[in-house]
Amino acid sequence: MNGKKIAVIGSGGWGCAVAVMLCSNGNDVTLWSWKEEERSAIEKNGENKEFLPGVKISGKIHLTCDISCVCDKDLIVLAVPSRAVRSTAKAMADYVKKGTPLVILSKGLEDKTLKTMSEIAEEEIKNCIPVALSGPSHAEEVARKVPTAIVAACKVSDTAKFVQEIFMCEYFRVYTNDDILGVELGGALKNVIALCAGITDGIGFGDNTKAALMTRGIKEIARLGTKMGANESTFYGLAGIGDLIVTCTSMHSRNRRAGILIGEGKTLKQALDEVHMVVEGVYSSHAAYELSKKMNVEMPIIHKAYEVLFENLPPKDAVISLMKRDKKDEIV
Ligand SMILES: NC(=O)C1=CN([C@@H]2O[C@H](COP(=O)(O)OP(=O)(O)OC[C@H]3O[C@@H](n4cnc5c(N)ncnc54)[C@H](O)[C@@H]3O)[C@@H](O)[C@H]2O)C=CC1
Ligand SMILES: O=C(CO)COP(=O)(O)O
Repeated sequence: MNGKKIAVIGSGGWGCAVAVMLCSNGNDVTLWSWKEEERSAIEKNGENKEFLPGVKISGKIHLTCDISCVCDKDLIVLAVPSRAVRSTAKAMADYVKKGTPLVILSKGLEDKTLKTMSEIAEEEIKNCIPVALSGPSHAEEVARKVPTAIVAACKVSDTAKFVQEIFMCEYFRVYTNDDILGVELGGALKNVIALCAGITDGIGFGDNTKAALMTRGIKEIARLGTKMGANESTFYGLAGIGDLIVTCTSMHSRNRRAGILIGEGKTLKQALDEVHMVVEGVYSSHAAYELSKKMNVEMPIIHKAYEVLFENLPPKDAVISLMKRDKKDEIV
């Protein structure tokens, strides 16, 4: 399916990569930037040199900073950092046509409310149908047309299928899923585990440590998710273990790269400044820590991540204290 009018809201790395793909799939794409400097730099350079250098933004893509651009679209894609989702959704709310699919690319949880991105969107934009598009998909690789598979999750199955039709192409395979809560929790929480994986790499621990973190990490995520009502199988799919694998192992991952710097001894601020792009796991670790307490779910890795990031626990001590926890049965 092509020839649709689509607004991509957010012109960072992922917004740009998705806008380019949707345009080359034959759609009429408008790309919205938060700041005029970002819009004009993209216009001048034909690329976003700051967030996705080397990827040509086609001249067919309309560039704007006017949020009312969403008003006549068949589909809206939201690609701002999670901390900007509420303000951006609020700003566009009056312009969204009733029943418009809103594809959410942002991966995170709201700090104070502990809400998912689709819950925020539903609160702020009464008329939209939220779809979470999530899975192992680094912008740098999608922009190079590297074969990628991902999940479109929506409570309305026809809308998930519509999104699948629009995004699918020979290098981008989309599966549908009705478990939007599980897909969003998987996407937000794997970032915290990826930070931890980076930390163990930065300390100089090995592949054994990382494999253990990934395996026990997805277990923690699934334990919380199922208690909140998500399907366990979602966490063993693309938006769960799939995204966890890519984020814990890829040098494209900003979360992993920030973790490596922290494991090497840098402060959180130094790590965030050096990575420069959005490192969602930092914010999600706080929300995940609060959620685990609220839901009374044991999440030892998430707790240690929080203590390292916000309570100055030395990274090596965090790993050792995880190793020295009480003896357990694996299945529990
Ligand atoms: N980059 C990737 O490969 C992927 C990113 N994502 C998710 O997509 C979301 C966006 O990430 P990226 O595009 O990578 O970001 P980025 O780090 O490449 O760029 C940040 C973007 O956010 C904008 N921004 C900053 N503050 C803002 C505000 N208050 N309001 C609106 N916009 C603001 C900046 O102008 C810039 O366009 C994140 O939640 C991320 O987890 C998901 C999958 C892949
Ligand atoms: O979610 C992502 C890939 O699927 C992006 O991960 P990072 O934010 O760690 O780069």
